[in-house]
Amino acid sequence: MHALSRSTPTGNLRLSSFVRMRRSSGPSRAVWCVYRSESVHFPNGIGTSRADWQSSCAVLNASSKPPSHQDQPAEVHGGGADHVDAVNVHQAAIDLNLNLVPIDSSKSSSPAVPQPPKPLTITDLSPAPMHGSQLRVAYQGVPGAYSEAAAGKAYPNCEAIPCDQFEVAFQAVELWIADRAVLPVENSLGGSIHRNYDLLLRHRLHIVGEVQLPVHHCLLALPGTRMEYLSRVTSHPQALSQCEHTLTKLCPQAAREAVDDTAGAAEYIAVNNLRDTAAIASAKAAELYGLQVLADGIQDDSSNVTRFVMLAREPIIPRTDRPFKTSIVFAHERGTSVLFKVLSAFAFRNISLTKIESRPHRNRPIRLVDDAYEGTAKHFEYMFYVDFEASLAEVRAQNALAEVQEFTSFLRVLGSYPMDMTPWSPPPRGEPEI
Ligand SMILES: O=C(O)C(=O)Cc1ccccc1
Repeated sequence: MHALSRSTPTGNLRLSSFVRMRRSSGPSRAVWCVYRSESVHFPNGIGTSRADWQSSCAVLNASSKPPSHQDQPAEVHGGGADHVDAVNVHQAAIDLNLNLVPIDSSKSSSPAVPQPPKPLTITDLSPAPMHGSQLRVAYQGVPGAYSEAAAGKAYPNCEAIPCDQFEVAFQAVELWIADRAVLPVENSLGGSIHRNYDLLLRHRLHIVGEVQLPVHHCLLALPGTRMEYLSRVTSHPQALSQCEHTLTKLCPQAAREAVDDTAGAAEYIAVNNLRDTAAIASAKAAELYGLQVLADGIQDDSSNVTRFVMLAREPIIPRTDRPFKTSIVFAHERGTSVLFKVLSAFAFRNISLTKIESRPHRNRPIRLVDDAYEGTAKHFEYMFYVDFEASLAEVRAQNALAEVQEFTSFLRVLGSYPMDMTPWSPPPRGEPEI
């Protein structure tokens, strides 16, 4: 499939669909970079097996260029002496059919004849200069989505790039079309957004930050629509789940319909002039798409918070000058009390865990163990995601991971990044948060 940019009915340009990447040269030889920083010193005994960690280092190509300061991620500016010795450079040309790049028709040989989209070359995919100009941040949804608000909280004054699927947001960063992606991973009422956990493992981006966004849902409909006439309520599955009880009270007769994003649901009602349908979305979406607010603050609990992570092509250098969180993913071979051992590696070092999530191990979903007398045990295999409150720059975190590595068959650091410590209080009902 090819990526096609398309204008939504309201004229918004959004990244859609997938892109097919065909490397024109052989796979680049990747070796793991090594942090050359005093603060990130791995204790003895694991230096040789550092690559086993599938670590949070950037993958580098043997012929990669030394980084200029401009290549440093925005999150580490002012980061002091620490620096990454290598950068993530795609040497292979990408055969990509993205018609996102404006074609300069003045240069085309015969302007009257439409030119086929010019395939992007590596030189077209120049990274956004970090200094002084807007950071390009990909998010899933259309303008008015909570992910757009999260992107603005994470990177004020950024250029938010709407993508119609989470996967496209990942690809936008990998293809240098965007500099960052901001994606929801969990909600205080609806739980984990599993799709993004699976995508974090499938892609090689790094978590470089998090934002916690109080989410204030509104029930939106065309002006003049009455609650009792509603036959359908549509929104992102997370939004439907966060408003389940309130919806049952407000419009028990309406069927629930899950779509890709909240603001997209609002846009759909406006564009198709649907008088029997309401959307759960933000007050900003109401303004953007000309809908009325039938009900305000309809989440089942006022402290409805969604946690988003910020993704980049390179990791940031972990520091100890502010509260940090580290996210890892691991799998383990069969063994007794492996999970207990893994978790105790943190507990015995007084490291708090803030999240444990398990997801099917797609490469090995089930392991069968035959017993001549008892039959066949069928063990579901999982990948385990853990967030813990410590920086990878701390020796206790490095020692904990070194111990975890002994019990696991796969271990990857997804990122070590500043915790979102911004003060907030749930908005009083009736005052939209966004
Ligand atoms: O659909 C949106 O607006 C999103 O950004 C995803 C989402 C949905 C519900 C709560 C938080 C984020």
